Amino acid sequence: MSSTIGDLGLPLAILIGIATLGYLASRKLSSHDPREPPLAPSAIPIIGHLIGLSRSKFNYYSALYHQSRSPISTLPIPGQKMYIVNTPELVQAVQKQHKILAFPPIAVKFTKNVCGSSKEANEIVAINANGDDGDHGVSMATYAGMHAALKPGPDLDDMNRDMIQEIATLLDKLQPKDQKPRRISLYSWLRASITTATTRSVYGPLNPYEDQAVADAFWEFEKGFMAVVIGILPWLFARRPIAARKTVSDGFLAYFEAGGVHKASVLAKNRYKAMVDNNLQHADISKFEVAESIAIMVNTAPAAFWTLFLVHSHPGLLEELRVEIDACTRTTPDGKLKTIDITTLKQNCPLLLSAYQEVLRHRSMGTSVREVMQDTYLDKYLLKKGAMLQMPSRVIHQDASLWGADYAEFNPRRFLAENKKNRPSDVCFRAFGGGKTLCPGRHFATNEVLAVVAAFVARLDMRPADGAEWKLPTAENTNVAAVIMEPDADVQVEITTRKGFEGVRWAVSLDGSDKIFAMVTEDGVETE
Ligand code: HEM
Repeated sequence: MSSTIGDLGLPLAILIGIATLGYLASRKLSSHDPREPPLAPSAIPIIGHLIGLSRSKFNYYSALYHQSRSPISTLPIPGQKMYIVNTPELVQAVQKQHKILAFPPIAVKFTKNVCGSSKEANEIVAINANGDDGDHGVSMATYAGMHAALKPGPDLDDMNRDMIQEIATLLDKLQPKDQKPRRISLYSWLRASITTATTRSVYGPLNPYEDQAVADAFWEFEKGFMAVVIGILPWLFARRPIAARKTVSDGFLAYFEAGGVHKASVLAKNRYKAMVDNNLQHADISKFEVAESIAIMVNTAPAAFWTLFLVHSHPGLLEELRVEIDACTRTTPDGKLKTIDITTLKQNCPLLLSAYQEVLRHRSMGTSVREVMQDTYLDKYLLKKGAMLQMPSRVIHQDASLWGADYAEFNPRRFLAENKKNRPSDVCFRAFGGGKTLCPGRHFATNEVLAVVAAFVARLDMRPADGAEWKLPTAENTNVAAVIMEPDADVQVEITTRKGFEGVRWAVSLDGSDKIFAMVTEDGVETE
């Protein structure tokens, strides 16, 4: 889960009032040491950055960096000192010090607000959260269990195969039976489909998200996530998302009580074992699982949405991708059954892979956060204990000095092998984070997006409804827990069976997950 306090969803006046009180109480602002990173410029004292963050949201950090060009800045928010890291070199340096510049202590701090778990459970979760005292404790055990289950190999293959069968079935249901165009809301369809495919593959036959009320409640919780995280007057500002969270955790409680997890993926089993082994009860495990659903679902649906949208709206791209995808589709001798194999796609469709990676660069806004556990130096800058450190991926992804003059454009060819000399080193691609908190679900997510996009493109023609033009939706209201922007409004489209492919049946397969699409430097060495 990515966290940032950059996207303020509550009424600004209340936040400013409370934050100012926090400032007066702590006086942390007065203690800027000249050895610390330089203060970020602000025209309005004390609350200027809060206002900036509230107005410009995830673009605020890029705007600040364009002004200061400082590799790291101090952002004095009332009551909380923050350092903003702006360059890939310093991000690498942060990642090397993962015990001193640590993520788990922040996760622990937000557990109560995010999950609504009991005091006893929160105390258990806090034990050795940062691993300073060895490998024991819930935090260490769930981390190890999730990474083991999601690395390329037989456990991931099982999940992938279940997921792609669901995708194939959902596309069968979507495809119009006759030549009449069918109208759908593209993002809603993708979000519902990814919810079904992902949760069936993770939670097995007793998947709590089979209950539509639980699935709807999860997205209601996600919509109000910021108010839940901030936790100010939750009975007033977070009533709906908290009620929705309870619907989802009740679904999980029934699931765990019925033994559903014993028929689930290794990912779900490993998480459950880590929690039970550490004496957590079903009532709290259910609450923690709601937060986990954010990591496994929230980014894949928008990634698939922007990929499909940009593939169709970028001139000529759809036609080029169809040539690639068709060339690696197997057809039976009678021509009636076509099979798309995801492993074959990953080896033979360079433009599809490049376009997907470019979507992630172009549409990501996630911010990795760390807590400074003790006074330390990052390069020549002093970082003070207790401060929060943020690494906004968008600053790096939108830096012209790294990506060139077309940094703000969607360029589907940017990540082709032949363009390597025109782009910065792989560490500048931050959509999956990096270092210790590098997304362990990246292989699963990539297979899911490629499966849905390739099968959709191969089977269906799509155009904007009512003769409209493709128009990129804004994404101002993206949830703070997201890494990939979420469209503010859905896009209405009309779909028909692809011309020339009437009467064809389709299947999707996956040969094995050992052939990965390596997008991050860590994948160069980390294939086990
Ligand atoms: C396109 C889709 C996805 C994107 C862009 C994405 C991105 C990220 C990022 C940037 C982080 C690191 C956050 C940080 O450093 O603060 C992360 C963490 C994580 N992701 Fe993903 N993710 C995606 C899909 C998935 C999926 C499908 C799963 C699981 C099946 C998953 C599981 C996780 C987990 C468990 C973590 C926490 C890792 C930790 O704390 O060490 N992600 N993700």
